[in-house]
Amino acid sequence: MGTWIDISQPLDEKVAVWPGDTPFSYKVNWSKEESGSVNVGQITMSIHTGTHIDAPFHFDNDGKRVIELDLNLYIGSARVIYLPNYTSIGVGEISGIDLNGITRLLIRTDAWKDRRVFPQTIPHIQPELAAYLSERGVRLIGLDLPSVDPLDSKELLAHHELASHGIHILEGLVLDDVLPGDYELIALPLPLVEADGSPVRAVLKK
Ligand SMILES: N[C@@H](CC(=O)c1ccccc1NC=O)C(=O)O
Ligand SMILES: [Zn+2]
Ligand SMILES: [Zn+2]
Repeated sequence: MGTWIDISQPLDEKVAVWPGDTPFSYKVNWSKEESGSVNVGQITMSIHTGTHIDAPFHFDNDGKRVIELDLNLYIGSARVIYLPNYTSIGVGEISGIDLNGITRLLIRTDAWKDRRVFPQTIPHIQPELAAYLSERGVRLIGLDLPSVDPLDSKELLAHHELASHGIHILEGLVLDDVLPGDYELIALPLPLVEADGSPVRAVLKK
């Protein structure tokens, strides 16, 4: 039966933000004292903060917006694999792993040690991995990292290759305590009509 475990980053002012991007803030904009009945909050954040999905519009002006994404990608069986200590992840790093029947692949790297600080470097996904994964039926890739590309990349080759092979992207997961194996995943985006991505509450159950 199992219980759901949270694999999402908490969102408060301590969450790491992409350098130069909008800081996270929550405030009570209309207090109970002022309104006479309720606290009414407001959040301000970049969509690419914490645990989130990318819509293709993030890196392609003609790409799909969040509302157009198939919800079924973000709910269902997922395999967690553990690939620590690599500088990049490509076919060579993954070839020993049986991906038969795997639709959602979550990669635990443990490379982002202090999640309150934006990392200097991360292991990136080699663009060639997209074709390999799509041939095996993978439709969603998730990582415990803020991007699938090198942090200084402007071309975002992995983002583009994954999208062109029909593989959707989930970033900023918290997999520190998750053992490799098969799970149920829920990581639903908000129904943001125009957005280039969405924060998600990502959860796993054995
Ligand atoms: N691709 C990254 C985000 C990203 O590249 C980014 C996010 C906020 C501000 C600037 C960014 N990239 C700038 O080169 C992501 O998907 O989260
Ligand atoms: Zn993103
Ligand atoms: Zn991304």
